[in-house]
Amino acid sequence: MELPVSLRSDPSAYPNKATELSRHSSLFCNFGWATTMAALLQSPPSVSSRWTAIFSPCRVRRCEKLCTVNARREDDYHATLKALQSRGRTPRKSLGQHYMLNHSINEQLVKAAEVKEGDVVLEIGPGTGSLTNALVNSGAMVVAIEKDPHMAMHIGDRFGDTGKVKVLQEDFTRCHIRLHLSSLLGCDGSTGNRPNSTKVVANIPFNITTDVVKQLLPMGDILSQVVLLVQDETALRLVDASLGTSEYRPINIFVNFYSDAEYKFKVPRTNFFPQPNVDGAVVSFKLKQPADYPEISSPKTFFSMVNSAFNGKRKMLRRSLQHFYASDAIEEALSNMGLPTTTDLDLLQMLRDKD
Ligand SMILES: C[S@@+](CC[C@H](N)C(=O)[O-])C[C@H]1O[C@@H](n2cnc3c(N)ncnc32)[C@H](O)[C@@H]1O
Repeated sequence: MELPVSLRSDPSAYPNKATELSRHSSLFCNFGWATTMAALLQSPPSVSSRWTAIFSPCRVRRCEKLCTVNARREDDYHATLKALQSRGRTPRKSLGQHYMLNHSINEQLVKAAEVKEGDVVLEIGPGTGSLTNALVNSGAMVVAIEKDPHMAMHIGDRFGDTGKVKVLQEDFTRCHIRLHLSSLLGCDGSTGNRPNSTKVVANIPFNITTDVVKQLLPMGDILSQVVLLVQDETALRLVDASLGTSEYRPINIFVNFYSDAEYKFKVPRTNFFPQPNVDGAVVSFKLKQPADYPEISSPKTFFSMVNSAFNGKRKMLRRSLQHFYASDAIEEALSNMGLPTTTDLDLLQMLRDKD
């Protein structure tokens, strides 16, 4: 498929607000471009020596009690219960604590992210550490962010002596993840040379999925891939929704703008303890680097515009977008695109479907 003109042209070729707006609008109504924009990933610098310093034992948060759980043991039902009992814990619904009982699913998560020796992996919500264990076994250095202080301490105890896991006891939705990662990696993304070996692999609480996706996907300057176990229905909504259907939402434009997303496999609810009321699924997002994002003047303005247009789906775009541009600029933009001034989002979708 050929890229839309808006993605091929030099930005300096857009002389005024109306053409700039046409560019936004055509980006907005094009959905096929996302899959055609294969991000050219740059060769990773060798990270191993940097990580030796970061993960040296003195940087790992130590807990008073020494490791009581064997890091190599499989995390089945009994091991999970034992780990929880050793901390006097029962799973908390408010923390989305549905622990993975099937080690082969953890291994498939690691495989989906193509984790290799020396990769740095951010894990959100390590819990009892079953996925952490699979990541460590694959040779990764793990930065684990856990909100529950008891489970954070458990991870510190379980993996402290490996020197391969750094635990941060924090709420992911409130922590400044970009700052954490940039300081750990010793980069700020400004060089454009992200290490392709920095990834996110996590079985997250289903209720923070949108927060996680919104925070991580724009981090293509630091991260190469994000692999998440989320609710099956959410996975399908994020990855499979197509334009012209009621499932197509601003989040789909967001996902396609920043990544190439793929639904990997379904995870039946029977694999979790306690069993949730829904099935899970694994989704992979290959992050685009900033240089590969569609050309727009400001992502913030672009996504505000997208949200406004979706909020007034049956309103004429001229009305929905009046907070961003003057009516005549919007009309000119629509006419530049060969569309009537009465166009609304449904009409754009219909036209797109006809193409
Ligand atoms: C679905 S469980 C997964 C546990 C483990 N990774 C596994 O696969 O068994 C989610 C984990 O995320 C933790 N958690 C919940 N909310 C969190 C948040 N906002 N930030 C970080 N961790 C969180 C929970 O305490 C729990 O350990």
